[in-house]
Amino acid sequence: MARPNLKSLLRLSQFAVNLNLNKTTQLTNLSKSLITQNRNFSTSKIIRQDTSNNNAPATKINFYVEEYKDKGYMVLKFNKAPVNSLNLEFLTELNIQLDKIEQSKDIKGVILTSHLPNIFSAGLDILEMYQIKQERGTQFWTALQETWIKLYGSNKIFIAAINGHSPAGGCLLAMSCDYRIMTKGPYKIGLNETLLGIKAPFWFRDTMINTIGYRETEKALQLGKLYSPEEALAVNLVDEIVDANVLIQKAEEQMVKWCSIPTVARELTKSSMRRDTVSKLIAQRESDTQSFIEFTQRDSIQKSLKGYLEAMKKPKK
Ligand SMILES: CC/C=C\CCC/C=C/C(=O)SCCNC(=O)CCNC(=O)[C@H](O)C(C)(C)COP(=O)(O)OP(=O)(O)OC[C@H]1O[C@@H](n2cnc3c(N)ncnc32)[C@H](O)[C@@H]1OP(=O)(O)O
Repeated sequence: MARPNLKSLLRLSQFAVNLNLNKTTQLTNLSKSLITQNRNFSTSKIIRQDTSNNNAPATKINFYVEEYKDKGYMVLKFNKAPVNSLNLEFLTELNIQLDKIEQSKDIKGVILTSHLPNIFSAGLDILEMYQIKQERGTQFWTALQETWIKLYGSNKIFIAAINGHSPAGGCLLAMSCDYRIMTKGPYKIGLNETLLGIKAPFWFRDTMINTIGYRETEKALQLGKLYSPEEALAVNLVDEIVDANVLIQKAEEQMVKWCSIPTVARELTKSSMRRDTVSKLIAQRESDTQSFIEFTQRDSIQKSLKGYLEAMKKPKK
């Protein structure tokens, strides 16, 4: 089973250089903005639930939250090294963040981005699907459904500032936002499930249809297409591509614009556009979970996932 092209495409000679540059730029920007704009900065901690590795650190910070209450929005940064893969614990914490956002009267919108350089999110944690167990698998899938329902179905404004790769579940998170800005560079975004031997669930498909249209989705899903930022812009998978050093600034400019629209009219419009798509999953949550468990338990799928994981572990050239 191939894990084609993506890795070789990504291992460009500039990669290590970019990584260090991005890291420095991000840290500099962050400290600069904290100092000059006196913003409210907080972290969100999660107690590590995986106790299988005794050498693992006791706590890790999965999200950074910057709140700009005076301006009515916040920045939520994923920080689950190495690739912000979506496992049960991460999704559970994300869902708590999304609940808090929904309940907040001060926050009209959220910029979703990653604190890690070169990666927005690698999508679902493949280890949640490989050697899947019924109980954990059910909790995992239920948590993922909740994330999507909360995000895609939210009336708040969500802007994705995509600062790196965003395959599969990462692309789903980005598509669930209202506006997407992606950093130029050797990055990929798309629903590549077929390359793992998996069919994208109907609500992944519907979200993509709503974003880029039926015909482009038909090709993208069958081919498991991963788009470069320029290709993504051409099919409206992202709305803007920018240099890394202005990503957050551009996202903030958009946020100000979106926040300036009369709230009730914008919310009613958004909900009228998305209600049917969300309702479809809500009506089928249980059967969707059953199909996920049944599908991932198949020998052929387990074999595919094993091959994919092994390919990811191969030494880097
Ligand atoms: C009925 C329906 C049934 C099922 C539906 C399921 C729908 C599935 C949706 C998904 O989201 S599946 C996940 C798809 N994701 C991918 O294909 C991405 C795979 N990863 C990559 O391509 C690359 O890692 C990268 C994101 C481009 C980043 O590359 P980079 O070179 O920066 O990192 P590296 O490859 O060395 O990875 C570092 C580290 O992280 C591990 N890793 C990467 N991705 C995942 C993942 N999705 N899940 C778990 N682990 C992941 C990788 O193995 C490395 O681990 P190591 O350091 O221990 O070697």
